[in-house]
Amino acid sequence: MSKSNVARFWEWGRKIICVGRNYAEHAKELKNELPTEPVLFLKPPTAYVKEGSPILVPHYSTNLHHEVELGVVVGKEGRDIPQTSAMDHVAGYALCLDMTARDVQDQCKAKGLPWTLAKAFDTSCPVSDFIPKERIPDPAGVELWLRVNSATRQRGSTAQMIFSIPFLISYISRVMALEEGDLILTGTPKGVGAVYEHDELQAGIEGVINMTFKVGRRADKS
Ligand SMILES: CC(=O)CC(=O)C(=O)O
Ligand SMILES: [Mg+2]
Repeated sequence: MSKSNVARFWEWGRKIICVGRNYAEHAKELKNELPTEPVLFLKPPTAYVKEGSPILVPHYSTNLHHEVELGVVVGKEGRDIPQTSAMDHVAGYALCLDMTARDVQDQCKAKGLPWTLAKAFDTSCPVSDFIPKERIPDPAGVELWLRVNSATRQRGSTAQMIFSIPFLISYISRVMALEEGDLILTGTPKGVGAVYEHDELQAGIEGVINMTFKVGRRADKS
């Protein structure tokens, strides 16, 4: 993939690999145990949505949560990547939301089922424009924030991550090959909560980028 294609990673159709429970305060607020290894799940490329289009609440959920996260855009393919060279595989970053149907996720957890319906629906991955690597020289030291209808809900530093970005890249690449254009969502800080139709979400990486999304609702066409 050329650099310009990486810069439009959301159109490329590669994997979206998500890390859960990577911030202790968020694990606590959902009464989850602290992980001893990264918790991984996937979203399909159809989850992408860009500013100008709405986030759609799935017709089967009444409790859609926002999770603001730092996304890492992969620039070079690799398997079994050592932590020491992991950052060589990073092309850049993106501000991301891991939209989560929390009611459905709770049901899946109770039944021991995968989280696909809760995490992988269309528009479950709003993303900003591509941020070249040079614009975030220290990805372990950026501040993420999210507001709903102008009220601050989430604010946290990536310094609070349990597993670092080099560790996550190395860990994931021992499970599945990382490819150019893949996106890794690195987990959310505390403060997740519900959004409803007509709400406006604003999110940002302090001093780097921000983005705005409206919330709509997907009709049940069955
Ligand atoms: C419990 C979750 O939904 C985990 C997750 O996605 C996170 O960011 O943490
Ligand atoms: Mg998440």
